[in-house]
Amino acid sequence: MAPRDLPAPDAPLKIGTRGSPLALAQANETRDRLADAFDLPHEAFEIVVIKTTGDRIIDRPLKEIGGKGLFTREIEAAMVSGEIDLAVHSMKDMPTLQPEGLILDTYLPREDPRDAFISPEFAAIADLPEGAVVGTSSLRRRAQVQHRRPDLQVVEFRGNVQTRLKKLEDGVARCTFLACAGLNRLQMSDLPQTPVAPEDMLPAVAQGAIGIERRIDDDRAAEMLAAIHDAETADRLAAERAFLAALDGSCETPIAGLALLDGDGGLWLRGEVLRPDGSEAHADERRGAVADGAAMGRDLARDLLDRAGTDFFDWIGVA
Ligand SMILES: NCc1[nH]cc(CCC(=O)O)c1CC(=O)O
Repeated sequence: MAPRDLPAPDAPLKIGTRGSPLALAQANETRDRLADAFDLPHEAFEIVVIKTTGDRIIDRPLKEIGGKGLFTREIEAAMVSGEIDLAVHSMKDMPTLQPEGLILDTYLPREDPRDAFISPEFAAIADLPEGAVVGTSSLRRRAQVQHRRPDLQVVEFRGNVQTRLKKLEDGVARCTFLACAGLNRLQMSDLPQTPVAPEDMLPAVAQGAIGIERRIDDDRAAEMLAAIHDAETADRLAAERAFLAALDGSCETPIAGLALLDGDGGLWLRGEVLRPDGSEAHADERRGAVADGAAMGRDLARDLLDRAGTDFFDWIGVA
């Protein structure tokens, strides 16, 4: 693609991000794509690291600290105040509504949305011996594992990728799960990993997708982001995030969802809701036109809500 014309900025465009290795890799990918699209030098961008509540509190389960805004609140505040111009996010960590004045509608091409089973000893959940310990900090993965294998013991496993791998080495658990997308973006292909089929573990809504947020009245940012936007990722996320929004997904409710395109104008969407202890799960699918993705997501959510019953979503997970 030929570089676009855009007036040179008087100041570097500031890209806000969390400081984890994965967040930095995502911010760098965004900068590289923008620099390529507009034939700008790297100095035209500045990557600004912002510490969030979720980064600061590392010794408590996420579900005790708060909901989905945990990794984004401080970053969004910095954008509202003009400290940064763009914010790069893992879409699966993003609430379905953005603060007033901000808009999140640019996506980079999506990475592999699947979860990876990580274990130096085993290749799949099914191979784990009775009663084995599984480490995860994800409510969804915990519920999905316990639904499939109620005999397994799940322990809390927080920290970045490197910390979790150290815990595996130390024998704290026999296996863990990480998003394939994160492993690929960090080029950690040498890890003992097996991608898990979505039939066996449906990924989190928007897993593997990077979104870029901006101020709604920042025309320059909008023009730049339009050049790196991936429409197919947007179509898939429209269906998945409409499903999530209609469920009013909170941190307390394990929800999974994945949309795929058939390349011929069609979209397939699967969604799942679970009790945190895995004792109950409801899942179903829809197939339809890409343009109807959001409506399909809402319809699927309504159906699963009906089947799950009214008390299902008030359940507060224990242990
Ligand atoms: N909740 C943390 C988080 N947010 C995004 C990713 C991975 C990358 C992605 O899904 O885009 C991860 C880590 C993980 O689940 O292994």
